[in-house]
Amino acid sequence: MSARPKILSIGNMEPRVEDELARDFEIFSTNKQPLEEIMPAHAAEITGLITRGRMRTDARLIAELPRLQLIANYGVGYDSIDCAAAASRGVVVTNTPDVLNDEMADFTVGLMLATIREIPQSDAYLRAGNWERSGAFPLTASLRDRKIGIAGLGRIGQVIARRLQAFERPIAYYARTPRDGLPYEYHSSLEALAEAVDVLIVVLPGGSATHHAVNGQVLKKLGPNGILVNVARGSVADEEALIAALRDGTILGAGLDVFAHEPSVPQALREMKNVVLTPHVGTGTHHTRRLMGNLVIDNVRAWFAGKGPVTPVSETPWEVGANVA
Ligand SMILES: O=C(O)C(=O)CO
Repeated sequence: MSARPKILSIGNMEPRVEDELARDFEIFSTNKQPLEEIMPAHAAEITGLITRGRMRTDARLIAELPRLQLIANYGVGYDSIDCAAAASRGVVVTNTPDVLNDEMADFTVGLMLATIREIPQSDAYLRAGNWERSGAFPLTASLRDRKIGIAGLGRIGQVIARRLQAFERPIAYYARTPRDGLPYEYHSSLEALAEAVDVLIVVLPGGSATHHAVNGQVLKKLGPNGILVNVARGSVADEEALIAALRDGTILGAGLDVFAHEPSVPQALREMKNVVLTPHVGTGTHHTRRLMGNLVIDNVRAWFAGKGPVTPVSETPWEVGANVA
């Protein structure tokens, strides 16, 4: 019997994915053993890596795996993987696009409404007995007088925009280039979009190109009635500038699912009343996490069956019919 390919699993992979792959592959998982123990014994033979992104797949780790062929990411965002280092070695990177678009869009709309209408705050008010003690919950902001902006009109952004059309509010967007055939107002910079809207939804990809794209200046343009909703990556917003803007009324409020140093969330944010905070749960349902896990499995199986990757990222493109390394 030929030896099963060896796969390294890092970053708290969903156990079901490892269990399914263990039928055909030998899995070495940081869920079960520290990386420092796995590497000396197995690094030379590992040909596949699966990751959930909590642990960085940097140039050093890639260099320490001389036979690595494939990095399969559990998630659409792959900013934790050094794709340039992978590409220079001929290592293919895959992610899990599309299967999570609807879930992300549902969640984003929910977070936006929860933030504007202070739904978690009013829940806490009731539970604390304040309704009986102090009377009605204070009036909140409304979506009715707002224009909504989306920063990043990729696959997820477009599904969010379609959901938002049902709310009958004007919609604008920022992307590097205008998208053909879409009925939304285009802005060529994030600042210009922020100035034009009252709700700014951020779905830009993470990574160096978008690091701190939502800076103090953008928040100033969003203005004192503005609501920021970030479901992208914590790195996309300058967290210190955001805290200052929320504190001094530069913007009205924020709904945040992502943070700069997850799972750590600044105490200053936790203490604010004008924010809704969720622990990076945009895709966190049984339904969608199953689909994401299945796509990781499909990518690994397809690759090692010699069929190439199912969903390679653009930095490591794959030509159909090319030979597997
Ligand atoms: O898919 C991603 O990039 C995520 O952040 C999952 O929640």
